Amino acid sequence: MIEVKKVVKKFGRKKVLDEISFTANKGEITCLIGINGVGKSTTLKAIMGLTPIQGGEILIDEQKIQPSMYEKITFIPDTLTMLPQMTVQDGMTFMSDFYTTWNQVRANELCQFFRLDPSSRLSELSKGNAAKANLMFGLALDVDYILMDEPFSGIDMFSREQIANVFTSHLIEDRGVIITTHEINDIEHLIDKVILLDNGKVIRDFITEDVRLEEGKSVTDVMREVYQQ
Ligand SMILES: Nc1ncnc2c1ncn2[C@@H]1O[C@H](COP(=O)(O)OP(=O)(O)OP(=O)(O)O)[C@@H](O)[C@H]1O
Repeated sequence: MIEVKKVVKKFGRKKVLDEISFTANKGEITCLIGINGVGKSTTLKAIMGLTPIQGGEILIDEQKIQPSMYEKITFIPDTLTMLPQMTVQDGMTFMSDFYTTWNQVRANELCQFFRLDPSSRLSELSKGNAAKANLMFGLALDVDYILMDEPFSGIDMFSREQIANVFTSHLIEDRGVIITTHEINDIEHLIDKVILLDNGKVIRDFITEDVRLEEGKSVTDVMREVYQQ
């Protein structure tokens, strides 16, 4: 389980995260939702230990983040970080040289799933295919937790659908996933847990199935209620 406990993050004097707390379980998809600039990416970076926090603590399976944890958790940023002149295949070779958790069989399956040609140059990929390649590089690692920053951002409807389909496939298995997004239309049916952020605080968190069964509401209904007050 990932436990974010009363985390405070400041940039200079600006408090971006103000005692936020939530948990994310293995085998579940947890979605951090909030408008631009609300602190979603910062939360993921804090979980990964990529940005220092000024208060609270973050535990992954009851342990603080440390270098050995990178065999357990991975962060997929919202853009490709590989050199643009590399091909998809070069990227996979790089990943396999660099990460002991790289799973080439899964990488090949993901390439097929996303219809990615390994000989394509990264700089020549369409936005949708670049997003898929980016996800492939992250999802092919054998880790328990995957953090994804805006995997659906700025790509066309068909690519969004294809990416959404990966979440219900065996390629995700029973791993714990945290996704950030500011719009959930395509993925509402996939999400197990929602964390709504505003002004650096968690303003509501809920299990999607519970609000559906107990209140007859969708995630969008709850978002409307919360953000349009
Ligand atoms: N390195 C930094 N230095 C100073 N301020 C920063 C830095 N990184 C982020 N911020 C500020 O922190 C706030 C939260 O940023 P963050 O990127 O976490 O938001 P977000 O919710 O992920 O937004 P988006 O949906 O646009 O990606 C913003 O006001 C941003 O300007």
